[in-house]
Amino acid sequence: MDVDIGNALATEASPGISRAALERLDEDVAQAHERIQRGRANSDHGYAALNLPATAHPDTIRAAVEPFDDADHLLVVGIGGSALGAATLVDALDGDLSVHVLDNVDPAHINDLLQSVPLADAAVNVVSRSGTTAETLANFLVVRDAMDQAGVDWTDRTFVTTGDEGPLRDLAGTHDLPSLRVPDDVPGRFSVLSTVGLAAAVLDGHDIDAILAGAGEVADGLTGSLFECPAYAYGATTYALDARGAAVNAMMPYAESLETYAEWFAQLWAESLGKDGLGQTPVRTLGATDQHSQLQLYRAGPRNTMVTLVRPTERTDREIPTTDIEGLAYLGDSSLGELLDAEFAATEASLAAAGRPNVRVEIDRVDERGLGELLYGMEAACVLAGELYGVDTFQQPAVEWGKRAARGLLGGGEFEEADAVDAKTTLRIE
Ligand SMILES: O=P(O)(O)OC[C@H]1O[C@H](O)[C@H](O)[C@@H](O)[C@@H]1O
Repeated sequence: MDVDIGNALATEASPGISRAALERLDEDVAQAHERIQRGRANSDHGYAALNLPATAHPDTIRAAVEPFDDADHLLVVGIGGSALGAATLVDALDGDLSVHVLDNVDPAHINDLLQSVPLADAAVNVVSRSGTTAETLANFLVVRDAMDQAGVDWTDRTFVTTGDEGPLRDLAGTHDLPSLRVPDDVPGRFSVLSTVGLAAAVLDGHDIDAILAGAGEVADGLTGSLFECPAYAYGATTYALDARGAAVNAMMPYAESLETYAEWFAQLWAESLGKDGLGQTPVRTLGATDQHSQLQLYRAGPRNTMVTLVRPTERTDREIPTTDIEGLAYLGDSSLGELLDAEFAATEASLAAAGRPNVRVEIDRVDERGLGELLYGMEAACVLAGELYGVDTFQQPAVEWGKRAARGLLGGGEFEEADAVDAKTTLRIE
């Protein structure tokens, strides 16, 4: 993964960071790196995620999913960090299966899905670190019931990825389901390179060793200087831009297959850094499509946004047929890939021309190795940014509040947070 921060410099953009400020920030990066390395050495909560390239057990994952290699469909039942990693990998890579990620409890969507998937040909991976997340368990109960009704033995088609304890672990024990362990001290949003994200990738036919090798290369390249380490360059630059007013980070991959990656990044960035009144708002966007819907704002709206432009330097291509239609002949001399790359360069230049900060992130290809680099690189960037902000990167107390309130509303226990729902101020206009 390479990162180019030239268009984030104060000479090019406002907000921007001066070279002198970058040099000063690099001293903080060095100290943050030491804390990160210490956390990794002790496998401390959260920091342990940065060790996954070496500590994930690909053979264990392969063995656990082997009984399901006859499946044509995979239902991943999870939410947040227990869904987005798997979704990112299977959406980015050309796979063998139809993978459906059930990460919402919209009944209309679930009804449609369960009617369209031949459940006898499906494997089900229920994923929850805590084993208690209401949406995940509710969806699982619905899927299990649908399988019963379709005459499919759900216990033959289901495997579980969860922690050592909790309702899901108990369920796996009771029904003797194959199970994978969520590694200790790896928060959901940092779990893509573990059992949580990789099981779906194996079933979908992907080389998880290559994913881990790509991640490992970035891990080996973490040094105490942002000038030597692309992941830290990204984390430090985004932090510095935010401190100077870029409160929004528009993540804009120029590859359709990376659309879900932007969603994964949004959770990583928002849940990790959004605390104590700090953090940078991630926006999911897609090149070239959103040039024609959002770019106007990023180039001419408030100076509160940086754009992260991501692209593979090599991609599958397709020629544009030649045409004699007047005014369109120039298209026939090129390809869709050339057009997309031209759009990328044009957007980057147009933002720079308007003095709007942007950062370029490149991987060689959207393949297993490239994804490993990108995902690990962004995790390392996020951990570094968390150190620079001084927030507790690996907790999400604000999310837990809502979970308790919802549970209380459904009668799942006494939670004072549920009372706040009744206390809502109303000013209804009808
Ligand atoms: O894996 P689970 O315990 O089911 O948690 C799933 C998700 O739930 C929460 O809402 C957290 O904010 C997320 O960080 C987590 O990834």
